[in-house]
Amino acid sequence: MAKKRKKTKPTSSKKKVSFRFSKQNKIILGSLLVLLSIALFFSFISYYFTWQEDQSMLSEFADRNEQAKNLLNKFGASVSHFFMYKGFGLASFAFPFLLCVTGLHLFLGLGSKGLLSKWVWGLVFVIWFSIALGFFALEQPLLGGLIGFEMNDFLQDYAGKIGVMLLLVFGLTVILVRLFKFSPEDLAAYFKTKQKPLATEISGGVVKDSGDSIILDVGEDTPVVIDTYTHKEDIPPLKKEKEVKKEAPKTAEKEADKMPDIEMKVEKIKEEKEVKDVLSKKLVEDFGEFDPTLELGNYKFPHLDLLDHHGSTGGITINQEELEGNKNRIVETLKNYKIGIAQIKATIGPTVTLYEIVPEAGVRISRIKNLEDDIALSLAALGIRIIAPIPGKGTIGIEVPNKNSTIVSMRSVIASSKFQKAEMQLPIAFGKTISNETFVVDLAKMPHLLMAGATGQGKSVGLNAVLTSLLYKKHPAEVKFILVDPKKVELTIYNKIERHYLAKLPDSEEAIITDTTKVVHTLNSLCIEMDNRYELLKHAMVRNIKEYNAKFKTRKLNPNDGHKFLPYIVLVIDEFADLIMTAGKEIETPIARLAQLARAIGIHLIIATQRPSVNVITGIIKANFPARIAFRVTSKIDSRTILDTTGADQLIGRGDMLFTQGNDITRLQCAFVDTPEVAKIAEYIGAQRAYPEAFQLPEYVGEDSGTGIAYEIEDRDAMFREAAEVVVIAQQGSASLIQRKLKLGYNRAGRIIDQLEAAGVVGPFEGSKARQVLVPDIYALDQLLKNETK
Ligand SMILES: Nc1ncnc2c1ncn2[C@@H]1O[C@H](COP(=O)(O)OP(=O)(O)OP(=O)(O)O)[C@@H](O)[C@H]1O
Repeated sequence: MAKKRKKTKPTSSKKKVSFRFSKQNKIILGSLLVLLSIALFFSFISYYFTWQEDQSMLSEFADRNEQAKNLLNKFGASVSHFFMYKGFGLASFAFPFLLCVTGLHLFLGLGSKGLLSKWVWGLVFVIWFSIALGFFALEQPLLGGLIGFEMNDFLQDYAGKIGVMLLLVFGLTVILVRLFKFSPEDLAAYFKTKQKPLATEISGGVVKDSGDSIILDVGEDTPVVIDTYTHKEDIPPLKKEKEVKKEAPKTAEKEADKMPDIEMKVEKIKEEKEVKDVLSKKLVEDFGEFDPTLELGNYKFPHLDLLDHHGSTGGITINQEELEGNKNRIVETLKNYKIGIAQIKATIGPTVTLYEIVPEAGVRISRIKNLEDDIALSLAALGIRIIAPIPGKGTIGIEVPNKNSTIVSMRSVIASSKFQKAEMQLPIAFGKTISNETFVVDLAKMPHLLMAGATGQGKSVGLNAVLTSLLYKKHPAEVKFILVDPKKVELTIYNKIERHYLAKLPDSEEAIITDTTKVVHTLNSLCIEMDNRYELLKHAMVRNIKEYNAKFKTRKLNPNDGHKFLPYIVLVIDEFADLIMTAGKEIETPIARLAQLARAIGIHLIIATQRPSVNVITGIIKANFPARIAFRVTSKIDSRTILDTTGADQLIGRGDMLFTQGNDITRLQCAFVDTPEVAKIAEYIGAQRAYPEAFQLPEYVGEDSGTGIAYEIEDRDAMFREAAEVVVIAQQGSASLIQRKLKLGYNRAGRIIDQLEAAGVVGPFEGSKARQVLVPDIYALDQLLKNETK
């Protein structure tokens, strides 16, 4: 095999060798051919004038004393003699033409496509033309050339004159059809167009009378003269120039008079888009932008006095002695390990003071980091955290807890201008940073939050801080909460704001969810709400809730198409570990789905847990909760589970927390809001006029409660028949229609819709759209129900 291959190799390489022009060669050859064609052209032309004089010279080609009269001298005379006299006569002009075309192809790199056919058809034309000229001008040898003459002679001997003529006609047809792509239709069209302009030119021309002849002025330069004597009888009497001009409009009027007097209405074409825009603009002009808060127009936001100062009115009191003492101890400890300090700076926060160190040149940062425990020992303090280096600062930070920490009151953060002026969708004032700045973040950007910490470290207070922030900033129309509280005691205070701020399942009594199965239903219902919202966003052609609501406010979305103002939904789950223990996957799956997809449609999750173990905060949950808060935890492992790094184990508790939104970690003192304060706020809101009911989440029929499809006929609602008729007449399968028309409750209407689906009257649930009605009219409904009972 190997041998065989070796043998075949050389032949294959030989095959590959082909004669190809390089680009430069093509240009050279191309220009040569073009110049040659020019030379031929001029010698041919010249030949017609000089051929007789140059005749004698042809035999003396080598004699340099003999000169030819041809423009290209002996070359021109000889070549022309060859082509014109001995060859094809006048038809030889095709050769310089073909050469020129070929040269240009090569020169301009146009490729050789079509060249061959040009040459073939060119030669056919040359032969035909020389025969034709030979036939008609037998006496003129230079017209047909020797070949033309001889061919004629030959053909006429066999076919006679008529035969040759017919042959020539056939040849002409072939050339016209193939070479000039001529067709009989072209010919007919050509004659038609020739006739028309002539007629219109004459009819539209201006007529002048100049004595003996009439001049039709058909154009600027070409007046046509018609002899008045010879054609007088045929031509109708023509009017003089001025008269014709004056009369022209009159005749037009007369013609218009003859037409029947019918008015024509021109329908205006309306562009849908413009109408929409115009409509929305008009609506905005007439009614102003849609105001979602209008229904509770008199709603008053809770005032600041509902919140306590918690003794923090005077700000942070600095204990100078403590500061100096800490500084000296840090410097000394580092000195003991031969680490020099170039500079030290202190920033005093509410619970911790940050000492920023700039070490002397050449000190390894890792050495300071390793001394964490030694510094803690020398300072005799809990919760020392070393940040080496502080990101973006180039210094090393040592956080030392203050002996007397200051409580950060919720009142102070709510009152801060940073929070008041925050232009965020869901602003949350968590507390204060180490440099005593109010820390405000947007929950909508997080977009979900995981809170973890050991018991008694401030989680519940943290959750209350989040909810209080939103209550102080958002109108009931703009945000709704779903509160899940398995402990049953932490969030019950919010019951009072049920009809203002809470969302719940249609059939549930309590707005605060404490039961695990209810949690599963609520989460699945929230998934349906998410899908519905995505459907609405798709129809509105927007990408997120912000754009959707903005579009809805400017009245560009029609409420009759199912569009409505969408409030943000914040789902708060306390004691998440407890839920995972009892319901596991049933909880985790919808949570993961919501966490992955709900950000764009304004559903945000806040999950709090005591036990930050990996079976509670699973990989899938962690991946979708980039924003995390860690209160104090007992072990480094727990800290790693929450934050992916240590640090939370060194916090001092009581609202001391670490916040991360992806990369850097910020130490914060959580704002403190006590239960009585929250109760006061809830009472204040609850005492105001509210919506008729809590925000309704979509109904979710769990697998355990059956799908509703298997309804027995005898189990049907008493109003089933009426409802079916309502739905069929309106051709709209919606529970709210039945609710309105038959004055039923939502739940009963929902059940009837399910029964109608089971009976085949309406189609399956289709998200935000009304169900399809499968029965066209009452007669068909009668038939359907009759057949059922048979
Ligand atoms: N930000 C804070 N500032 C001052 N003290 C705080 C702060 N947060 C919490 N505390 C104190 O810690 C106590 C326990 O807080 P909290 O009830 O929030 O803990 P928890 O983490 O929710 O505990 P559990 O998991 O047992 O419910 C509070 O009663 C309060 O005294």
